[in-house]
Amino acid sequence: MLTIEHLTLQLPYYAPWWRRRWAEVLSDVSLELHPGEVHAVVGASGAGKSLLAHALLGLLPEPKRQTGRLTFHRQVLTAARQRQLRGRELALIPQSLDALDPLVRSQRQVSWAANRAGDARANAWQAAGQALTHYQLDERSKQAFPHELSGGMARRVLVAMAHVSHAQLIIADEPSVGLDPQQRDRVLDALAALARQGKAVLLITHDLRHALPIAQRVTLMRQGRCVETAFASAFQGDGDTLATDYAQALWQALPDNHFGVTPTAQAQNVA
Ligand SMILES: Nc1ncnc2c1ncn2[C@@H]1O[C@H](COP(=O)(O)OP(=O)(O)OP(=O)(O)O)[C@@H](O)[C@H]1O
Repeated sequence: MLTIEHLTLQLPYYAPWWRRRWAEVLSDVSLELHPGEVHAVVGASGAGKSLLAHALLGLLPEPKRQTGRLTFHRQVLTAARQRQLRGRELALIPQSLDALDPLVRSQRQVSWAANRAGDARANAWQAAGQALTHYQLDERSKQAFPHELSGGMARRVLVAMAHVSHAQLIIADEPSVGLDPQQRDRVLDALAALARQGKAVLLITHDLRHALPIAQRVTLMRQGRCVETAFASAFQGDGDTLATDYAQALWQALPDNHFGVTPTAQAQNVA
C-alpha cells in the first residue's frame, strides 16, 4: 500500500553569524506497509520517527531538502496528492492530546473528522457516535470536553477520529505514551482492530514492549536511519534470528523478555 524508498531529509539550522547549515535528520529510510498490517517504527527520542510520519503526510517545515520516493497505492505521493489525501486516505493520530479542540465535545470533534472525509452532516454525527461506542466511550464521555477525559479516553477519541475518516493508512505517533497499562492496552487493541479491518497502521513508539503485542513487523530506527526491519516473531528467545547487534541488544535489554529461556525451560525450572 505504502512504499518509502531511500527517503533522506535535511533541515536547516543556524551556525554563528546566522550561517545556514543543513542537518541530515533522516538518512536513506526505506520501508513498506501492507493492508491489514500493524508496522511498528521503534526508536529512542530523536531517532526521526515523528519526522518520518510528517514526511508521509507532507507536514514538514520549509525550507527542507528531501530526496527519495514515496508511493501510495503505486502512485507517487507528491505534495499535491498528500494535501488531497490527508484526513481522508491518510490519517494521523498525533502524539499530543492538544490536537483535540479544548472547547469542543468528543462527539462533535469526531463528527468533524467524518465531515472532512466527505460524510454528510447527519451521517457524520451518527458515525461519530458509533465509533466512540466502538472504542468503549459511554454517552457521558461522548458529551465531555477534552479536559473531562482521562488520557486514555482522549486518545481513544483521536483513534475514533482516524476510524471515521475512512483512511486506508493510519499513522499513530506514540499513542501509548503516558498511559497506565490498562488504558494503553485499550488504545493498542483499538489500533489492532483498525488493522483487522484491512487498514495499514504505522505505529510509532519508543517502547518495543508496546509494539510487539500488536505489530506484525518492526522497523528499528536510530539517528535517522533504519537499522533493521524484522518480523515481530523474531523478538523471542535470545533474539538470535535478528540480523543486527542493535536489535539483539535492544531485545535482550528488556527487563521482562526472559531471553535465552524458552517457556518450556521456564516451566521446568519452576517444577
Ligand atoms: N523542525 C526541525 N528543524 C530542525 N531539526 C528538527 C526539527 N524537527 C525535529 N528535528 C530534529 O530531528 C531529529 C528527529 O526528531 P523527531 O521529532 O523525528 O524524533 P522522534 O524520534 O520522533 O523523537 P520523540 O520520540 O522524542 O518524539 C531530532 O534530532 C530533532 O532535534
